[in-house]
Amino acid sequence: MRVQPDAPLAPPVTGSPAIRATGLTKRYPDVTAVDGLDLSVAAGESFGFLGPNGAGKSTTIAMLCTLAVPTAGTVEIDGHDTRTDAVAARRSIGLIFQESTLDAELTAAENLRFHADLYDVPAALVPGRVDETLALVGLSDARDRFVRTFSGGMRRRLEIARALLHRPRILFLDEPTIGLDPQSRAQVWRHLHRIRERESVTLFLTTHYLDEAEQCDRVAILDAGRIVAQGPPAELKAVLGADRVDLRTDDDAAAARLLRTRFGLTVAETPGGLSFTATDSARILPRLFAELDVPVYEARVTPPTLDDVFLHHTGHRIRAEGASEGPPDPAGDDAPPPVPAPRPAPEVASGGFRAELRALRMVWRREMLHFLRDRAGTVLSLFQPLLFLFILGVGLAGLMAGPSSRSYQVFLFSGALVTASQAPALRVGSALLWDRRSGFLREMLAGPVHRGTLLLGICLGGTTVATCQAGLLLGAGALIGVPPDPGLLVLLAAELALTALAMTVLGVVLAMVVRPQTYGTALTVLMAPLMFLSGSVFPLSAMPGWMEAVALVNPFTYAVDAMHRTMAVYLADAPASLFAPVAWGSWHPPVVLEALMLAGLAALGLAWAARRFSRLD
Ligand SMILES: Nc1ncnc2c1ncn2[C@@H]1O[C@H](COP(=O)(O)OP(=O)(O)OP(=O)(O)O)[C@@H](O)[C@H]1O
Repeated sequence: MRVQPDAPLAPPVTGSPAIRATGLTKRYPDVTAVDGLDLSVAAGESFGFLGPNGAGKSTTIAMLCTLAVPTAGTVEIDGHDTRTDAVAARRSIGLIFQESTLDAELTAAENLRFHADLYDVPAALVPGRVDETLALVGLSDARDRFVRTFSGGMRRRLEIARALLHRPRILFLDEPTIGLDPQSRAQVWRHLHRIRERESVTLFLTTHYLDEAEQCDRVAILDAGRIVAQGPPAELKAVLGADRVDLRTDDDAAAARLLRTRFGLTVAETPGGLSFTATDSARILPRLFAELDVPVYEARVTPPTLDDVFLHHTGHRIRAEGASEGPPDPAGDDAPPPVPAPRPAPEVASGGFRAELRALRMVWRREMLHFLRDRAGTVLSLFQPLLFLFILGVGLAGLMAGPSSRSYQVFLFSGALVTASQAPALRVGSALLWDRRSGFLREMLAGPVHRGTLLLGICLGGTTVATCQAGLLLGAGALIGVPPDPGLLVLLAAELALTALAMTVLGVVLAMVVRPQTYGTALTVLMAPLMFLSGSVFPLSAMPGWMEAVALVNPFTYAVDAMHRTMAVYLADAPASLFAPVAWGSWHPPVVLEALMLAGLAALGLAWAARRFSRLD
């Protein structure tokens, strides 16, 4: 497979290390998770961050990747200060989180294409990149399967493929093999080794598996937020001194005598054979095999482990339950296909306004994909406005003095449209909470685009979905006497879109302030008065004075009023008792002003939500 070069991008600052952290600190109210950490990782190095649960590994990686704001200290990625140039820093980074951050409702290839758009990989290169990275992790056959059908190991491999898609200079892996069985762990590591062979990528990984840390060029051992030792694993262990050598021989007593007299070793005779320590076991063992006159059946050298180093520095052990020792098995059942020829050095994407626009379109498209695939949700969401229109319309019409039940149903049509857009628009807020919980939001937040762009894409996606869904109801208007005039339908659709935007933003704002479990209840409590006091069920003129005053500060009153007034123009006999326009004293605010008010409110809500969004950890 031939690899085409990308457009060149933001280069690293000359001579700077791939990662540099100085005095990095993160304090939470109850704990200092990271405490004044200094580290420097050279380009092309593999650096392991080893520590027990709660040592501060994930918090450190989150700060290095710009996903958490340090309480103190600085981080430079490829020479870019993450406080002042987070977007450029993110462009150099590929990230594999501890928890899965894939969109389970998209296919493997769709997840990769989403990522390619987010990182502005040149469009012409995307199909090749998708094929190539899927092949690299042995997932070519699963490219069109939904990720929800993937095993844990497959998800991990897909995340590795995704993290490499934009050719990052630095790959961060937060516990890349946690929760995987030994075979999947071995597979993941085999892929990581291949990647290192092929690309001059810097690896920074956190782990509490000793064997994984052993495979790094350098290791930092972390305990309670502080680095207690740092260096190549062999050097860290060397400071502890000797290896332990265990021997099984034909005649242990004779062998022990010879070892003492000829080699000057202090030998212990154990039930399993002989045991001694040696600082230079690599030199002694060949001599011992050649010169010991007693046949040796078995010789085992146990070098000091990083766990011993940890014990030496902290007084306690790191070893986690379930952590396997020894290097991960390099063999596996489903070995990936042969690796393509080596590629040029990694490149990065160009960024700028075009990249922001592309990311916005991609987020919007994801909302549309989810909508198009959720046919049951689309059909179910139409029930509520239909019930509103026909049951409420027929039931309440009899109580209305004066206007016919037909006129009342036409009056209710605006409310039905707003109700139809309500469920899909507000679903965006819960989808955002769901993305946060499922981890996918982190994939978006780590991308090299402004977070406001992402939020705008999400809101525009929700608006489009809500308008399309409520638009399905527009056709039903003719059944109850709404004139099927194309001009009217276009105007109603435009007003509907604006209302859907305001509603979507409302859902997003709510999602920023309430906990996920409260969102549904908060919506129900909020939407009931907003709908009943909007003039959609009964006109404002039928309300007592205080209620009308409340309705006048409800933004959806103006959405409904704009639609009523638009319809009234096209109706030959719109009863004034139902279709009387909203009045501020004796003045009727024009429809254009009503539309501008809705748009302004949506813009304000969006700006506020974007601010909150940009501070999300
Ligand atoms: N958002 C947060 N709010 C409060 N405390 C936090 C938060 N995130 C992490 N902590 C605390 O900071 C400390 C370090 O957590 P961190 O997740 O970085 O450790 P870790 O080394 O990655 O652990 P593990 O191996 O279990 O993932 C822990 O005491 C944790 O409870």
